[in-house]
Amino acid sequence: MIIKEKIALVTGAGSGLGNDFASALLKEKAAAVCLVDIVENGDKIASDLQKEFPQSDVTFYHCDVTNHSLFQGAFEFVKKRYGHIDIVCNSAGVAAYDQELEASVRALRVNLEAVYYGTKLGMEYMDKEKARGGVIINIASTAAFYPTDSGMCYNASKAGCVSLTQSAGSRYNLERCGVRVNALCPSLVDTPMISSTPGLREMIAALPNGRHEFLSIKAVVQGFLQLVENAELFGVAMAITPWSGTSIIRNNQNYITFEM
Ligand SMILES: NC(=O)c1ccc[n+]([C@@H]2O[C@H](COP(=O)([O-])OP(=O)(O)OC[C@H]3O[C@@H](n4cnc5c(N)ncnc54)[C@H](O)[C@@H]3O)[C@@H](O)[C@H]2O)c1
Ligand SMILES: CCCCC/C=C\C=C\[C@H](O)C/C=C\C/C=C\CCCC(=O)O
Repeated sequence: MIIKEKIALVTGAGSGLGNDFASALLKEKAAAVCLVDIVENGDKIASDLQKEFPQSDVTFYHCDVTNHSLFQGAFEFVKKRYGHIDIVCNSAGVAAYDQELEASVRALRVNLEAVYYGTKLGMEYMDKEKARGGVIINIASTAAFYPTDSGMCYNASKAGCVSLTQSAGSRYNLERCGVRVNALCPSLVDTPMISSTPGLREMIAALPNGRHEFLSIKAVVQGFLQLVENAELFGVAMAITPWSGTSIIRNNQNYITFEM
C-alpha cells in the first residue's frame, strides 16, 4: 500500500513506538492520522504533530482500548471525519512482572484482548465490500518467541497477538475482506515503557551475549513501513533484533478454513 493520502488510526500513539509509527505515516504523507490513547495530554501531543506536519490532519481520540464500545467509538470518529480508514496499527501495550497480579491480567487485556478488538474492528471497517480494504499492523514482541522468565502474561499476550494475527491474516481472510494483517515483533527498544518498569534497566544491563542491546527506533519504523507497504506480506510476524536483523515468520500454508 502506498501511504501517501491514506487515513490511519494508531493506538498507543500518545507515547513511544505508537507515536513513532504515527510520525512515520505522516512523514510518508498520510492524509490523516488519529492518535488513540488513554493519556491525558493527547490533545497537546496531536497538536505538536500537527505543527510538524501541517499538510496532514492529526487528531486525538481519548479511549481505553480494552473497552470494545469505547474503542469502536474511535473507528466511528475516523469514519465520520474522513469517510473511510486505510491503516490500523494496534500499538497500545503495557508491561508487567509476574509478582503483580492485577498488572499482569491488565497486560493480557491491553496487549491481547484489545488487539483482538482492534483487529476485528479494523477488518469490519475496512472490509472491501463496504469500504476499500486496508492493512492492520499489530505490535507484538520477540517475547512472543523467546519468553523472559519473569513476565508470563506479557509473553503470553505477545504470543497470542502473533497467533491471532496469523489467523486474521490468512489468505482466505485477505481474499474475503481485502485487509492484510501482520505483526511486528521488535526486541527491546528504549521507550517510556522501559523507563517506567521498575528494575527493568538493571535486568536488561545484566542480560548475557549482547542481548542488552536496544534496537534503534529507525529499524523498528523501517520494519513497520515495510509491513504496511508490501502487498506480498500478509499473516506474517516480522521479528527484528540488533543481533539477527529482520526475519519474516510465515504461517499461512497451514490454515484450516471453516466457512462461517
Ligand atoms: N519498548 C520495547 O522494548 C518494546 C519491544 C517490543 C514490543 N513493544 C511493544 O510496543 C508497543 C508500544 O510500546 P512502547 O514501548 O512504545 O510503550 P509506551 O509505554 O511508550 O507506549 C504505550 C502506549 O500505550 C498506551 N496505552 C496503554 N494502555 C492503554 C489502553 N488501555 N488504552 C489506550 N492506550 C493505552 C499508553 O498510554 C502509552 O501511550 C507495546 O505493545 C509494547 O508491548 C515494546
Ligand atoms: C520482564 C517482564 C515484562 C517486562 C517487559 C517490558 C518491556 C518489554 C519490551 C519488549 O517487548 C521485550 C522484548 C524482548 C524480551 C525481553 C528481554 C530480552 C531477553 C533477551 C533474550 O535473551 O533474548
